[in-house]
Amino acid sequence: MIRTLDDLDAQGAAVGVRVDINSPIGADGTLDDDSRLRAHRETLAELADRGARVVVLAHQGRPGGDDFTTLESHAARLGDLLPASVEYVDATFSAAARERVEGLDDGTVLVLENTRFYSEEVLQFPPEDAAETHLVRGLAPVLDAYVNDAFAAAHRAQPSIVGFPVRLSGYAGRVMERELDALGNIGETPTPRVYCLGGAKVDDSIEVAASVLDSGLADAVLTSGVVGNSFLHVSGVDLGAESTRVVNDRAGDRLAQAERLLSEYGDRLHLPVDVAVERDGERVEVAVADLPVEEPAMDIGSATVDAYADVLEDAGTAILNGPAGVFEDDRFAAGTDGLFAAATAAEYTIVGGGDTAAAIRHLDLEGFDHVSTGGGAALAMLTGESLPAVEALR
Ligand SMILES: Nc1ncnc2c1ncn2[C@@H]1O[C@H](COP(=O)(O)OP(=O)(O)O)[C@@H](O)[C@H]1O
Ligand SMILES: O=C(OP(=O)(O)O)[C@H](O)COP(=O)(O)O
Repeated sequence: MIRTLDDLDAQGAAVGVRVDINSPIGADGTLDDDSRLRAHRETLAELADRGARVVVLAHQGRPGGDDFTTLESHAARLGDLLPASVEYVDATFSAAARERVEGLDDGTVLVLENTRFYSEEVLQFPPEDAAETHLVRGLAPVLDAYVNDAFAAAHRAQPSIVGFPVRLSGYAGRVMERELDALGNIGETPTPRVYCLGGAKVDDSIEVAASVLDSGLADAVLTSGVVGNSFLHVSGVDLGAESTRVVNDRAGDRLAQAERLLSEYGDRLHLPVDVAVERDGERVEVAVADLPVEEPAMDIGSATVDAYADVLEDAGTAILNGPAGVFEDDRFAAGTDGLFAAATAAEYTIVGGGDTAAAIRHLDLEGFDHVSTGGGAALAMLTGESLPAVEALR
């Protein structure tokens, strides 16, 4: 059983809240998209409104990445989004951070610095060891409770995610609560269950396909994006040199597993029947039977969308992860547009993945029952895996 904010006595309490506001960062180093900040408004506003002193913990990017920045612009945007006053401090667990926490007024918010500026945060630990790290030992003494609302990072057993509930009472925030409700009972969703696996994280998606086909969770898997190209490749189709290069780049060492899936589940595993390429600057659709071509396959074609729509029209649940094509280029958005629209014919639709959710916003698509804030974490749930953050709260 996991406690929620309904179980927390917030008035006057210093509450550490781990959120996931890891966002695309523009060339000027500020936020390019604030959808994850908006997702956490409910939890942060509710705690401030109930008189808590809200201390926000979050990460941005990874060491060495060009999106590895301070949380200053995140704090400024939260200040715009929240009715409560929002301060920022460029410290996380030092004396300076503790002083600022102890000086907070009830009903106000303090955003601490990027947790990943500190080396132990990018390692993974069992909760008891995470509780002994400098971050948790330094900050826990000035907190009265801990809330984890960071569903999108729940698959990371990092100190700010799994360490605090060892020392403090732990609660699920409203985002975490909603995500666990929607994704935690995938085995009880309506059947037939159709997984639409696209995008470019081919190694992860082949793992997901294996898990949901071997476990019987999936009645059908519709492949698109680089994932679809990878299955075409292992089925013996010569995609052309460029597409084959991308497949080998992205599939890692999972192509043999893709081959096994194709031979064991050929009836449930659907592959594109046509693709779209760029020729003289235009979108040109090419039947798989007419491959190879030298141009890279950038989208699924309209015949594939139609074939997949036929499967989706009888679906009980449709689970989407990964765009069908390079939707960022208007010439190659038609596959994602058509496939995602067709998926809304299902009784219940779940979307997972940062870029997948971005594609839905970009294409102005509606009608999905649950759009997850997570990618890897959502996939872990959709394949029935447990999440370290959830186990730590339990
Ligand atoms: N055929 C394709 N060739 C190259 N890239 C593709 C293709 N189809 C989709 N993509 C890319 O996949 C990316 C998103 O994939 P992924 O990161 O797996 O999604 P998510 O973040 O939702 O898990 C998009 O940026 C899109 O441009
Ligand atoms: O964006 C995230 O993951 P996602 O791309 O799987 O949605 C989370 O913030 C976790 O970030 P990480 O993958 O750097 O640990």
